[in-house]
Amino acid sequence: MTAKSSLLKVILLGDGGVGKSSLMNRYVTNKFDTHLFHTIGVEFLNKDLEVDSRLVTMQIWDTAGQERFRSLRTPFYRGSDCCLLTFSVDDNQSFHNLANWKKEFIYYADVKEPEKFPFVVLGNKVDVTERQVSAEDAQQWCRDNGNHPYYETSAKDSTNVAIAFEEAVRNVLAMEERADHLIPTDTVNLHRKPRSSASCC
Ligand SMILES: Nc1nc2c(ncn2[C@@H]2O[C@H](COP(=O)(O)OP(=O)(O)OP(=O)(O)O)[C@@H](O)[C@H]2O)c(=O)[nH]1
Repeated sequence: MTAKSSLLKVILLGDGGVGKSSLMNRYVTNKFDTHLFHTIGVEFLNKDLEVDSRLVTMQIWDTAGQERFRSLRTPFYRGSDCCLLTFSVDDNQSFHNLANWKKEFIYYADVKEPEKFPFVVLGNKVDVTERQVSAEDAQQWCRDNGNHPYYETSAKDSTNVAIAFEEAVRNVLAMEERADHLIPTDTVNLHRKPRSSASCC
């Protein structure tokens, strides 16, 4: 009998331009585009993977970082199993805005126990030479704000991209109480049924 896979919803949040779409595209399609348009609303892509002998369909939701699209993205936060808070290491403001992104997510996703929710922080664009945020400052922020795992990534040269997404899945699976709520992909309703690639809004 074939093992059933579980559907996990992983959402990328962060300021416009930090590289959320690029990280998703690098991980799912292994491509990088220097001329991406700003995301409007949300888009998602599915990725099947095996983590610690467990089959998982990761549904990665990429959201619009620009403030003007706030009302288009927030309805999609609910039901997320993991949130990837993303900033760019060459943009100090995007780092300072992490707290706002976390707050926005907790509110609109209606997270009942924020201290237990698996957030992962990504410092993207580590291939650049002019950094504004040090790894030490980012790690300190993660320690001070709930001991979130921190990864330095580059969608451009692939640094840590697969590791970060897979660790996000591991964090979710490690929470036994959350694992009880995983939905087998062959029983999900149409709204959450995985497709090979899809977008909305
Ligand atoms: N050097 C470098 N550039 C990157 C990297 N990731 C993304 N970029 C570039 O940064 C710009 C913005 O990337 P996007 O992926 O569109 O950023 P986003 O966070 O999805 O932006 P919004 O859709 O507005 O929220 C693009 O020109 C990308 O090519 C990276 O790791 N390194």
